Amino acid sequence: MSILNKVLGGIKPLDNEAQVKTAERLDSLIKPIGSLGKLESLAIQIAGITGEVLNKTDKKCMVVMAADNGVVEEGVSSAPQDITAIQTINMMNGLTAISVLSKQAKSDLKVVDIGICHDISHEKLISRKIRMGTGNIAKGPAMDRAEAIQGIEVGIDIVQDLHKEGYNLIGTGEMGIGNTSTSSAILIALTGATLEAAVGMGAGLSPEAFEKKKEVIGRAIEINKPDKADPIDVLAKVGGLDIAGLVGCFLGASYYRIPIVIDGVISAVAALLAYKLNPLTREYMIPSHSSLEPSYRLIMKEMNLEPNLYLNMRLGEGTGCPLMFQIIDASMAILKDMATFQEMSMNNDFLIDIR
Ligand SMILES: Cc1cc2ncn([C@H]3O[C@H](COP(=O)(O)O)[C@@H](O)[C@H]3O)c2cc1C
Ligand SMILES: O=C(O)c1cccnc1
Repeated sequence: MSILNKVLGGIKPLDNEAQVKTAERLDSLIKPIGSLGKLESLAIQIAGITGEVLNKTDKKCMVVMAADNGVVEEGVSSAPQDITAIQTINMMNGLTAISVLSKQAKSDLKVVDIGICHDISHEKLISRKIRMGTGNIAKGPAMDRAEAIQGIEVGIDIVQDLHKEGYNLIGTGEMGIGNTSTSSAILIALTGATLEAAVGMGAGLSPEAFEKKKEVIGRAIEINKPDKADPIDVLAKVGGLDIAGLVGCFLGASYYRIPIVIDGVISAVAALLAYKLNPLTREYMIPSHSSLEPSYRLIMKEMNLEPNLYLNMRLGEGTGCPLMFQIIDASMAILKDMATFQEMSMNNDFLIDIR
């Protein structure tokens, strides 16, 4: 059996008993019932993921998948393709937004070259290049089906390593000029969303270039005819290797029962593909911020998920995740360290459950 099929078939539902026990503990803490809102639902979700009431999220890792996208030759991005390689190196040198925010959140950062169209080397780089960038989706498929599966399996493999190393919280990031175009194309292919609703300005575009971007994405759908019922076909035809790697991260985290945080649109589209491959994966995902890219809200709606942070961010790289890590840490601390009514010899019968 292929690794992908093994993982898809091995994802189990959350542990209901651990969730019930966690909810009971939360209700026993010295506070009105339900009053810590999402700090409570996060604790319940993470208990369901690990099967334990009390959990540590002290070993965190951001995984950044970096790859190039052939569609940039159509002029859909404000930045030249070389920025993918340059910014990937900057990440490992601690200079980018994701480097700074990861460090601040006490998270490790692992950067994977899964398809950058330059040969780069760095002592910190995880080299898992599948090909030197994808094909231009406005002219043909991004990659073939075997490459898409290979990309997903790279993500699974990285998470397997993280699991072995004892990581207990994962965040998903990417670097790939042009990947807001591939993300929009995937979303349209999967959901039938309109170009108007699903295409945004990405890293920034002139009004003329924005019109061109919509036309190019429309052409990519028309030419490739991705099969909505087959998420891997969609990924191979109009996606990218960065997204493939992230799909693998979501599948791997669900398989190994590690909570995994979603960043902006690219990470969210990868989450959506994983969800379409196996809907149970959604239970393992934790959204972070609400990206300003318009497609973000459509993706969340499709998965019935709600972002936790509203920060007017639209960068990508994974930047929402380390911010969310800190909220998750707060949730773990509440569950572990707050006193119970019983410990305080107080009576909580007067509390009305208004959840
Ligand atoms: C300097 C720079 C740093 C970035 N860091 C993340 N992105 C973000 O922008 C890219 C997607 O936008 P588009 O589809 O418009 O090319 C991705 O690399 C994403 O991570 C960046 C973009 C730039 C220019
Ligand atoms: O929200 C994102 O993920 C995003 C937005 C613009 C450009 N790159 C990424």
